[in-house]
Amino acid sequence: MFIVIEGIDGAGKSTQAKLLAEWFEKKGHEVVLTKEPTDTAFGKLIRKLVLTGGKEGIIDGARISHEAEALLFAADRAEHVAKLIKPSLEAGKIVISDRYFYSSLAYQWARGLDLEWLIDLNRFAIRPDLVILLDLPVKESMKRINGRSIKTEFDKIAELQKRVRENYLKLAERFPEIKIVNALASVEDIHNDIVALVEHELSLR
Ligand SMILES: Nc1ncnc2c1ncn2[C@@H]1O[C@H](COP(=O)(O)OP(=O)(O)OP(=O)(O)O)[C@@H](O)[C@H]1O
Ligand SMILES: Cc1cn([C@H]2C[C@H](O)[C@@H](COP(=O)(O)O)O2)c(=O)[nH]c1=O
Repeated sequence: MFIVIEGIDGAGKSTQAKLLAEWFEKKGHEVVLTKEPTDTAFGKLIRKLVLTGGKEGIIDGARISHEAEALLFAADRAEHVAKLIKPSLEAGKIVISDRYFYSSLAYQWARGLDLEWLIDLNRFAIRPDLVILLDLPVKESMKRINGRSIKTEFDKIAELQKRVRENYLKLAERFPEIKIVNALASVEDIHNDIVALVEHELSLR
């Protein structure tokens, strides 16, 4: 079974991914808990070129283009699918990924790229059985990640996160595997909501 956790920055994805992995392990399943960008060479390149606010993200005096960003995320994902996700699923393991191609659709679309181009670019990515979208108002997520963002970029980041949240909600109408969970609740209540969705998915098998 392949489960993805998605949502804006600070929505609680890694907290819930870890709890869900522990829930499966207690039931005796072998679990692979993974994330995107990955910790491989491509993931490290993305963190250096795309996710740093400083000089490292500058090539020839300018930030790399949004198209190049999308291609880097897709290359990282191609390796992720081929080397970890596919073999783990074939071995009967439960794979839980903190972000997947829906992040590219929501974020790179929010940066102005064409959604259909992004979907085509990610067509190689096998579809998960279930995508949990942790939906949270941006004001709350900003409170949760405040310590991580530098003040001068705060409004810019909040503006982008608002577009990303709207995009995720639009994607949920298009991709039936996406289930929306209210991420304003307590950690425990959110975990219980996720378990209910997973149990429903398991009952269909
Ligand atoms: N339901 C919750 N209520 C309040 N705080 C929470 C909740 N879930 C997580 N947090 C806290 O919010 C912060 C962000 O959580 P977490 O790292 O799980 O989010 P994330 O979506 O993985 O973030 P990012 O996308 O930036 O990696 C952490 O300090 C975490 O302890
Ligand atoms: C996979 C993926 C990620 N992003 C963005 C989303 C976040 O702002 C960062 C990752 O940070 P995290 O703390 O490790 O979650 O990268 C993106 O824009 N496109 C993608 O495909």
